[in-house]
Amino acid sequence: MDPVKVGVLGLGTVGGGTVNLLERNRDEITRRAGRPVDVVRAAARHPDRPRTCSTEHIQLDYDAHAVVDDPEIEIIVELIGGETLSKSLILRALDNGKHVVTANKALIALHGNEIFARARANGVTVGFEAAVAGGIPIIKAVREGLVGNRIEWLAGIINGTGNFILTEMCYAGREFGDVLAEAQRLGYAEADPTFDVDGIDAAHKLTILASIAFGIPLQFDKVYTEGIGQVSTDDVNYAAELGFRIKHLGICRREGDGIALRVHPTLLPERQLLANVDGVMNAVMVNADPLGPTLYYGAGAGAEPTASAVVADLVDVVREFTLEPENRVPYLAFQAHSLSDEPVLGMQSVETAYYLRVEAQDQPGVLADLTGILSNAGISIEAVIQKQPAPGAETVPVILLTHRVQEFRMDEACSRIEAMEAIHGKVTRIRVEALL
Ligand SMILES: NC(=O)c1ccc[n+]([C@@H]2O[C@H](COP(=O)([O-])OP(=O)(O)OC[C@H]3O[C@@H](n4cnc5c(N)ncnc54)[C@H](O)[C@@H]3O)[C@@H](O)[C@H]2O)c1
Ligand SMILES: N[C@@H](CCO)C(=O)O
Ligand code: NA
Repeated sequence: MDPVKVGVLGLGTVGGGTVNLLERNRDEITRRAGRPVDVVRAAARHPDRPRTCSTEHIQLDYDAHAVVDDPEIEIIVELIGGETLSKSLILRALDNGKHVVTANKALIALHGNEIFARARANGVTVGFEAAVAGGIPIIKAVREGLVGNRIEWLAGIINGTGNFILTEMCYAGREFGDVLAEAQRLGYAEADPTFDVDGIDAAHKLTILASIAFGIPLQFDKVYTEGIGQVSTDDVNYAAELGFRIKHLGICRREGDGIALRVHPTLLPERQLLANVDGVMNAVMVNADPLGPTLYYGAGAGAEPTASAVVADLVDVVREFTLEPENRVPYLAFQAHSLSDEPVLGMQSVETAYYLRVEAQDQPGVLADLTGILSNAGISIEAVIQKQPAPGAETVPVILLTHRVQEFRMDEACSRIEAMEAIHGKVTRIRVEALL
């Protein structure tokens, strides 16, 4: 059995993890793939640097193009990240007739439509399981396991770094900078960690998930995105008093005559499974007809969990060598010619319940005015907490939990509340989802 020859671009966290995993589980992988899968050549920006993996049997190159142009290599694994160089290397590999596996969600979310078209034109394939929710085989599950279902909605914690930071800061009382540094040390964070903190990485992943769930083209620019920066320990504590936990969710759901894509902090009832996904763990819940809800849970980042997904794709590619391209599983789960033009909706049409916090002067009538504004806007209130003023404080926090309301109504009500003289500053708003 001739080994399948693989070229890896980038020997960082995921690249090193992938080389190690292919070596450690070589026998099992060979039995599953039908042939050994060997990394024979790799591109590294600093070929002489100490690494997390052995490179004894690997030819190292400074120039990634040399690997992509090597006629012996059948599969290219792109683990450099970023958008520009990685895109041109992948397109070149596809034009050279090589299959590609990548963990690069930014690239797939932004340029996937073009990359898949190029792969199709060249009769080769692109695997990207590692791009979404790290080691969880969520793409496989949705694209193949749920193929008989109509998907209603999908919601998940899909950024390991963000969830690690939220968990450690809010529930263990650690400092933001300290926790972020640890996430970077553990290999969880993006090269630019604002992608994790600001929700951009989650939006990349949600873009991909929405396409495979609903059969729409990749549309990153339509995702409403809020990061975790505004979530304070106070809000976490108030939410807890109300029986909720705050999680950073990516949600895509059929709403009326379209699909809404959104990433934002969310209050979840504390007993729900998603509310209890902590640390670097990810979880995606999919509600489908006729199956109902299913939950996929596992490590969302890190060298070895991500390598697990990269290797899964490698084996899939090797298995597909024997198939005609038109018999393969479509990239976005639906046949390329039957993607739908169902609109992606603006946030204004989304309906959720709300957690609101305002800083109010401690004087009679303020609470009545506040609830009056909400009731005039047709927003009913589920619970109210009014705190005692801290010694010397000008204001007291008032926390309200509302029933479900359309976003535009809440926008109007919040403007009125913020205009009240007795209210200081902005209204803190966090959406509440019961999901099930
Ligand atoms: N770290 C994770 O947990 C994780 C999980 C899923 C997906 N990803 C994705 O995987 C990709 C890689 O992430 P990572 O965490 O391994 O990053 P990393 O920074 O650890 O590794 C990238 C490597 O590429 C090398 N590199 C840069 N330019 C190069 C060039 N021109 N030629 C050869 N090598 C070059 C860098 O020196 C570095 O070693 C990214 O797209 C990331 O979004 C990462
Ligand atoms: N930075 C990403 C890596 C996994 O995609 C995360 O923390 O989820
Ligand atoms: Na995955």
